[in-house]
Amino acid sequence: MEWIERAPAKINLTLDVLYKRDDSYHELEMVMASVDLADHLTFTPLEKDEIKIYTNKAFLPVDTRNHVYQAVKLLKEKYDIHKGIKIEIDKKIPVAAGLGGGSTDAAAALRALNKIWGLQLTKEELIVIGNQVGSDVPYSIVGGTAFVSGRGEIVRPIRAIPPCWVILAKPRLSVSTKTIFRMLSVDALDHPPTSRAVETAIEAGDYRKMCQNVGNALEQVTFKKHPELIQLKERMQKYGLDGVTMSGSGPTIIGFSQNTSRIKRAYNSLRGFCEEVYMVRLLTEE
Ligand SMILES: C[C@@](CO)(OP(=O)(O)O)[C@H](O)COP(=O)(O)OP(=O)(O)OC[C@H]1O[C@@H](n2ccc(N)nc2=O)[C@H](O)[C@@H]1O
Ligand SMILES: Nc1ncnc2c1ncn2[C@@H]1O[C@H](COP(=O)(O)OP(=O)(O)O)[C@@H](O)[C@H]1O
Repeated sequence: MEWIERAPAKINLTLDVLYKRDDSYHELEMVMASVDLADHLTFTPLEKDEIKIYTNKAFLPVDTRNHVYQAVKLLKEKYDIHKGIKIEIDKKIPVAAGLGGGSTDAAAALRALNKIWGLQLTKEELIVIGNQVGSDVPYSIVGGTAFVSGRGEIVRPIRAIPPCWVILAKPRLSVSTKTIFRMLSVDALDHPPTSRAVETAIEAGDYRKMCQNVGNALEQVTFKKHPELIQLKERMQKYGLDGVTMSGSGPTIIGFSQNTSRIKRAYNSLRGFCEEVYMVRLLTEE
């Protein structure tokens, strides 16, 4: 028996850093959404009690460093499961891009194995395990449009975003989330928090207000390290995209539009300038 689970990428419409915590993580507020760019995970039960991971990206680890491996191991330990599983990860989401690829794969594994092994765990129970793998995994277990806070473990679904296209532009550089947070000085931030304003706009179905308020505190750090991102963002604004901001710790820059011909023009122009460009829809539209 084979089981296939989709693992969608996430985007950050906002990322506000409130303060640095005593455990050295940062207290965040974010509005996040899932898009229809997804990895596919194929699960096959094994006779032997082992976790075997394969992926189409040769540079990705398939051992204990893989987020999927970590999630499955924690699940097996916590619920005393002595079954083997082969997981083939077909990666479509760019790696280390600010699109939460590893986290969504881990969440997909938890969702799928909950069904395959008949565990009947609740979302809340899966979130407890996901949170041990990474701060983005709890959101990925829930998915859709959500207001996310704490370290990333408090996930509150909100109304779906008004229908629109999203462009994801990922230049040829990878960003380490750990490095960006390490370089961040919360006192030097000049980014006013906008997550509440974006939530209010989405709840009101106000696409324009939503776009006016997208933003990301980490741009200040990632743009300093990679100044070419400033030009990419400006270019996307010049193409008439409505709200342009960085996703996660970067480097992917995202932009919105409700105008199909404008988004197609922006997509075609950006392809000559940027390594990877995707034109996607949100997974939960009104
Ligand atoms: C920044 C965000 C926004 O969605 O996304 P990405 O850029 O990874 O997509 C996430 O918070 C990333 O989540 P995730 O990638 O799971 O992070 P983790 O593995 O838990 O942490 C990586 C490192 O980031 C820092 N970190 C992460 C989350 C947080 N609230 N405060 C932090 O300071 C910590 O230094 C930690 O060592
Ligand atoms: N299944 C996975 N998919 C992608 N990256 C993974 C996975 N497992 C572990 N990683 C590691 O996680 C790091 C961050 O990758 P990713 O989750 O794509 O970043 P981001 O959340 O910034 O988009 C990479 O260095 C990668 O080696």
